[in-house]
Amino acid sequence: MTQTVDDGNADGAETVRITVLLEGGHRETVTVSLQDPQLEILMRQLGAPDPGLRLLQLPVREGQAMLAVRSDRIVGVVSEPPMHMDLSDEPLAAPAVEVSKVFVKDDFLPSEQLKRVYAYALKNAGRFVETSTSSTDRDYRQSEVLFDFPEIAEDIRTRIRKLLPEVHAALGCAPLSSTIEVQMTAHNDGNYYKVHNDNGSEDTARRELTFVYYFHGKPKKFTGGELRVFDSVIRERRYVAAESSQLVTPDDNRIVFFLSRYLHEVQEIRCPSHRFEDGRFTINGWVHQL
Ligand SMILES: O=C(O)CCC(=O)C(=O)O
Ligand SMILES: [Fe+2]
Repeated sequence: MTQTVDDGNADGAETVRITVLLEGGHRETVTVSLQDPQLEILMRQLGAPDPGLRLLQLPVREGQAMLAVRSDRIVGVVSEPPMHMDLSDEPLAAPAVEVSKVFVKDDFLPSEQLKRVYAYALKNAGRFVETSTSSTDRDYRQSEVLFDFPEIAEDIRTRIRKLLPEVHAALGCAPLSSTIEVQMTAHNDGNYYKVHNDNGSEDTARRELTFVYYFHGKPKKFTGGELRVFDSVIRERRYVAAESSQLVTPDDNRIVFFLSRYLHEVQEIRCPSHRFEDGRFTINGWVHQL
């Protein structure tokens, strides 16, 4: 990247006055050094609709005030003296890929409690109901869910709360509220859950963190059912799935956590016996924002 100033700066002061035109018709004038990396971010934002979002902090009003603005809220700049920045040395349009962080912990439950949870699922097989999603597409998700299992749910919540400081540190997210939704699911032959996020509707917007605890009978009688978590790119101010992703195998007694906004899917399960007890089971849910 190179920039040239057509005029001025004869005194050797490598600065330029920039009037930043903001969304909503606002404007602020800043004097910035030509070496200031924020100048390049500002100019790149104008050329490429989708770079990674940045917070710009620019001193304005002779240094008496600070303009803090998200880089995508800038619609134009006027420079004095006229400045031309050559940004052609790098492709403009490739959006930054945010690599998803997934926290995985094995041996989540003591073995006695794991046995109890599996036995509970089998005993309550008749209370599981078909899942639905907020999507109108009937083919979006196939599995069965149990919403009410107080004998197990409170113990799971307590264990999750204990683990949260470690999860926060690993995922780099802020402290979360103590509200934890839980459900139990069963996936059998041919079941799946297509690409979705967990907090995209008004009802689910408070979900910050998704967790999934996996268990199954032994020996394992199904294949597939991996969880795929996609990396993200921002397009038109929304997170969408990048081409890259990571796969998590639904190992017995494993729990995973990830941000609910990540796009993810459950790959199709093969369970030749079709028997409920041979399926892929989870206790999954969401930790809410404060
Ligand atoms: O079962 C899984 O691995 C993930 C389930 C899921 O994505 C959900 O219930 O929202
Ligand atoms: Fe999900």
